[in-house]
Amino acid sequence: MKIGVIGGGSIGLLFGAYLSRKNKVTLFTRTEGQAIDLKEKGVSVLVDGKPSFKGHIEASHDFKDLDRQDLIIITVKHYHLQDIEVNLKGLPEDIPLLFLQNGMGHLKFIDGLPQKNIFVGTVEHGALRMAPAEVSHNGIGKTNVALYKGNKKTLEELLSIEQRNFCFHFERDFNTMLVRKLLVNALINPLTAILNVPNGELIANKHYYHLYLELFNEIVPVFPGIDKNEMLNEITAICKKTAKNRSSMLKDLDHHTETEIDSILGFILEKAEALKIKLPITLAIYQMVKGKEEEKEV
Ligand SMILES: NC(=O)C1=CN([C@@H]2O[C@H](COP(=O)(O)OP(=O)(O)OC[C@H]3O[C@@H](n4cnc5c(N)ncnc54)[C@H](OP(=O)(O)O)[C@@H]3O)[C@@H](O)[C@H]2O)C=CC1
Ligand SMILES: CC(C)(CO)C(=O)C(=O)O
Repeated sequence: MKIGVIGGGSIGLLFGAYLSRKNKVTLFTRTEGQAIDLKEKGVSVLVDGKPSFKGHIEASHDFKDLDRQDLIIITVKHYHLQDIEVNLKGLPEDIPLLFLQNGMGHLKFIDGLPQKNIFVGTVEHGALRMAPAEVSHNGIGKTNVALYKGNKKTLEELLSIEQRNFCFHFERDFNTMLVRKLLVNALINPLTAILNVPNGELIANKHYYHLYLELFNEIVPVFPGIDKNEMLNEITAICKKTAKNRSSMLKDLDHHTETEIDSILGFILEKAEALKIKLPITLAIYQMVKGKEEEKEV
């Protein structure tokens, strides 16, 4: 199978490397330099800090041959989707697309695309780009995939790929799948980013835990289909399991990079407004993260 991966960041490199073991992968990068590096060296994957394997891939920065892929996986952040819109809109309508962004802000973008078969996914792996052609697989999880529109059959080959440390799980309902991940990120990411603490502190510090519960109780009515207790237990278990980790939003602020707040709390605030639900705590936390971005001149 010919798989195109757009974006040579942490997730793009991770997916490119693993999928290249059984498929012909081309990574579409923003810069020419990274494409040259990848073509020369392949992608080196580290697991537990040690070299694990090398993925041999093609790479291109001018998006040549994007229309020759059997599947395209999009791994740029939601705020960079506009930059590749013209490339996606120019593709044949029957090429299946798989979007792996956190949050739910990307759904509006997807609705504007002509492709007939579109999938969305949530990634439970932890990955970090160490160099243009090197990625560290820090947390081994799975990738959940659901059909957003079209025919599930177009992704069956990808779903059948089983590899140690890298597997796919098909979810029947894209909305529930994305909302559950959204709630995890809505609780952990903004609070850890503002408070400048690792994930576990949200549970360990009784004052932060109080704030965490207040935020959860305010947001959860926006998603009536979600089992409240089960969801809270799931998020709390993730805080404990990743207690020492700094969330991706906190890392973004550390690195003076734009955060995904608009696709996470911004999306929830928009949805609440449409339902005429007021979310004062969520709005305050959203503004604080936006303020941090401004302070850090991201
Ligand atoms: N990393 C992780 O462990 C996890 C990430 N996710 C989600 O996956 C998504 C991607 O995350 P991640 O990989 O960490 O982010 P990164 O910032 O590491 O990667 C995004 C990549 O997109 C590239 N890009 C931006 N614009 C373009 C463009 N016009 N053409 C081609 N490439 C472009 C960037 O290129 P350049 O480097 O040149 O700027 C960058 O390499 C996010 O939504 C994130 O929340 C979900 C779960 C875990
Ligand atoms: C699950 C969590 C919160 C782990 O840190 C994450 O996905 C992130 O940091 O974006």
